[in-house]
Amino acid sequence: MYNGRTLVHERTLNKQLLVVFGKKYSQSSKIMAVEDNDSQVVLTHPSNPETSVTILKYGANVISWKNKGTELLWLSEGAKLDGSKPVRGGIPLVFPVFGKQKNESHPTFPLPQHGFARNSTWEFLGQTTANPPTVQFALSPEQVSSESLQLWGKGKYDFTLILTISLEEEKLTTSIEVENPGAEEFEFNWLFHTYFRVPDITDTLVNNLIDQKCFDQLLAEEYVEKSPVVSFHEEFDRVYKKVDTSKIFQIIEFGKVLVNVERVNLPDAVVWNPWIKKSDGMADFLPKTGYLNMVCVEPGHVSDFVTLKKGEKWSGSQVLTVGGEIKVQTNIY
Ligand SMILES: O=P(O)(O)OC[C@H]1O[C@@H](O)[C@H](O)[C@@H](O)[C@@H]1O
Repeated sequence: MYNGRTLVHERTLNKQLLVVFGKKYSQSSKIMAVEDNDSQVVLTHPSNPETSVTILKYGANVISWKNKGTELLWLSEGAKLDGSKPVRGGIPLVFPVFGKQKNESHPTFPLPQHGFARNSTWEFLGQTTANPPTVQFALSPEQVSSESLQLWGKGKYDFTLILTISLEEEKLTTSIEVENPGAEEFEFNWLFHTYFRVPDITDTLVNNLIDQKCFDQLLAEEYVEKSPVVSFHEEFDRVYKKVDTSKIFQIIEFGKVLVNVERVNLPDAVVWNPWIKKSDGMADFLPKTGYLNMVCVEPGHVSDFVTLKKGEKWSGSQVLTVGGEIKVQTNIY
């Protein structure tokens, strides 16, 4: 049987070590690489004060990633940052279910759309390295409301999620590790629901999805993507399934690569733009023309569940880099 007390003790110890380590660094470095205020953590790159990432403790949601002063993520002007609802923009975290589960017999069925990680306040564990500035956050049953826990297997599952965020000069890496310290095996989805900022969606392309199987959430149909590059002229909501992780998705505008999206152990990618009608129905989606300036490219494990038995761990990463050459990758069979 899982001993709750031992587990809490280990988690607390882990936190203390990291925080002590973090303080040592913040005292000695000239630029404060990591600032922790009550609700947010800000990482600034030691070589450029205009390269930074801001993480809201609520949802451990990245709400800004700036590269040399240029914002790369889209955050709605109507996003709630006070913990009253999941953040509309940045990088919301989806766990333990993607979307709304349709299978009534699955333990995730009672959960709300996209689960509870994005609307729980994560524990800030502290800084692990000064350069590149790297921090960790944790989510375990202690941070999740009892109402939400009850909706997933009536609270019988135990889990420890460690999110690691690392900021390099041209790169943002977000990594998740999920551990099952309890006795009950569980199944989960994971997704980095990343909202990218784009100058104009009608000029935006996403490449390297050709020949990939996708589930079109709007048509409720599965087919093979045949566009060499995906473009956007209406609502778009597709889950690209089991895409070899050697594939890099590039968000391109007028022949210029804005961002490269690479994945470690995250086989699926959701590509989403709500367009006019859907964004109009979302009260926290502002301005209403905001759909023109965003696209979600979301690395995850959502086309099937990850199963974690007692004592097992699973991890996955999203690696975002700025600029570079266009890379055309054909299918690898
Ligand atoms: O409004 P939410 O719950 O944040 O979801 C936003 C979108 O998230 C995407 O990942 C889904 O594919 C869409 O179907 C969904 O509309």
